[in-house]
Amino acid sequence: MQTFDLIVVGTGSAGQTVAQKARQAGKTVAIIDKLPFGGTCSQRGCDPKKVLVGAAEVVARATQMTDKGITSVPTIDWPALMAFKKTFTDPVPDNTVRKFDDLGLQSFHGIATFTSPNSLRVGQDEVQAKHIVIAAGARPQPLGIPGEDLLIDSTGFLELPQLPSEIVMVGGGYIAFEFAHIAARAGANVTILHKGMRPLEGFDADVVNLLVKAMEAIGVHIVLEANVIAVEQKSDELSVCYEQSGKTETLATRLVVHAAGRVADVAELALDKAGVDVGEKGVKVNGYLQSVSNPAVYACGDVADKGLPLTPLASYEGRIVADNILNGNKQTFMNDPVPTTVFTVPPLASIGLTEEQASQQGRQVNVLFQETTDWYSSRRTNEFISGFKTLVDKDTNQVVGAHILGSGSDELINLFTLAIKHRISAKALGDMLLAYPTHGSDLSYMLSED
Ligand SMILES: Cc1cc2nc3c(=O)[nH]c(=O)nc-3n(C[C@H](O)[C@H](O)[C@H](O)COP(=O)(O)OP(=O)(O)OC[C@H]3O[C@@H](n4cnc5c(N)ncnc54)[C@H](O)[C@@H]3O)c2cc1C
Ligand SMILES: NC(=O)c1ccc[n+]([C@@H]2O[C@H](COP(=O)([O-])OP(=O)(O)OC[C@H]3O[C@@H](n4cnc5c(N)ncnc54)[C@H](O)[C@@H]3O)[C@@H](O)[C@H]2O)c1
Repeated sequence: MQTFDLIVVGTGSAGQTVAQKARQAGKTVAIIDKLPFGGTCSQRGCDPKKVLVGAAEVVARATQMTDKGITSVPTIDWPALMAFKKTFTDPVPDNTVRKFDDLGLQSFHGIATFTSPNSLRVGQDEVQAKHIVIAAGARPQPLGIPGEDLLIDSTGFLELPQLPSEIVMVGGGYIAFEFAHIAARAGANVTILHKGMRPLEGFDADVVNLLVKAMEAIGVHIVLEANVIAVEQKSDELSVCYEQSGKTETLATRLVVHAAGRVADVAELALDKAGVDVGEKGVKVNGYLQSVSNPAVYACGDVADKGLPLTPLASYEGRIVADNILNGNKQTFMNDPVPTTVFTVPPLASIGLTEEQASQQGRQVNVLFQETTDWYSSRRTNEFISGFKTLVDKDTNQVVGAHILGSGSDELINLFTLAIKHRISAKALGDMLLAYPTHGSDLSYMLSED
């Protein structure tokens, strides 16, 4: 049995943050991962996805500008794009190991399984520590349907050697929209089968409707209230079975992608051996991100039942856990609004309350919802669908929600984040002198004058 001050399970944004901070404070630290070191965001999530989005943007821009000075639309060479993507992802594991070695972290490669409240087994190794941090991330939620093994998940999509001509996305959230957009721009016929009444449920409904129009305009077929119940192999095609309005429908396709949500990756951890409680949304933690049932254990990132499963939160939660382990429980998780973007063209960016949430909370807000297709910033690139909705508190004049569909919204949302975080009033925000013509210079027109 090897003994450390701290053991971290997971080498993603959350786990690396904790391990690095603890090691820099002089603690002996072991870090474990069952997959190549580096976690989801850099190898199987945000970063490789955004490389593919970059190519889709080139096609989108050129398509929009056809007959407006652009004479030919480039096409995506999928294998070459994948080769470019690999230049980002392939070096990650070695670079991560080198970083761990330089820091003096002891790394273990294999599946970590608890053997007691403060010990784990990894392959042949037994390790124990005063504190254990679970930063094990998330995995696609099991669908429990016949033919489940015929679906590929997001990792499989990001590694496709060739792009099939027809693709079905099961689910209508972030992954479905981002991947459908990339695939459509690369020439595939894509259908999104979503079981809910509206897609991207966490986002503002009116602005999502605009994005749906933009997706349909590029040929993405979006089917709502379609609950996928089975997938079957039929010679060289796949048949997707779904229920809609009490009827069973089928759809023939070449590839089916799991985009139906992710759950905490706790299956192999044997949390019962450690007395760590886990619920539907992950490891149950208190405000210090400490297990509610085993004080030796903390959890952060996608695996923890706190906050949204997004990269900036994984790192933020990692910093809280490191601080609490090193200095005693003082830092608590602050449920502040977090900006998020669906990386389509145009992108959908959002922070804070939707109109629905504001109304549920009984907030008195000025709501401004507008399509901006005729604004200069959309017209100059011939962007045919764009718009926004902002919510400003009537009493405090603070922005409480911003939802933007349009080029540059993924950056513009950060200005709104700054204003919300530092309580800059809508009036002061609108009065700021920002470089022109930029997407930022549209900001003052996005705030109600009431
Ligand atoms: C396709 C995709 C696109 C995304 N795009 C974005 C985006 O654009 N922006 C954004 O903010 N977020 C995005 N996300 C979400 C983001 O990737 C995650 O929120 C973030 O990576 C979570 O980091 P983490 O450290 O909690 O977990 P991870 O990075 O998943 O790390 C957990 C690690 O734990 C390991 N592990 C699990 N169980 C064990 C075990 N028993 N033993 C040993 N090791 C184990 C796993 O192998 C994994 O490497 C995306 C996610 C996906 C899937
Ligand atoms: N840009 C980003 O920040 C980004 C991008 C990708 C993923 N992510 C993260 O990854 C997580 C997972 O993404 P996701 O898109 O898989 O999940 P999601 O939760 O965003 O959406 C999944 C949707 O699939 C639907 N669904 C579930 N089962 C279904 C079925 N059998 N048939 C039809 N529809 C079904 C659900 O109703 C749900 O709305 C996200 O919550 C997000 O945190 C973030």
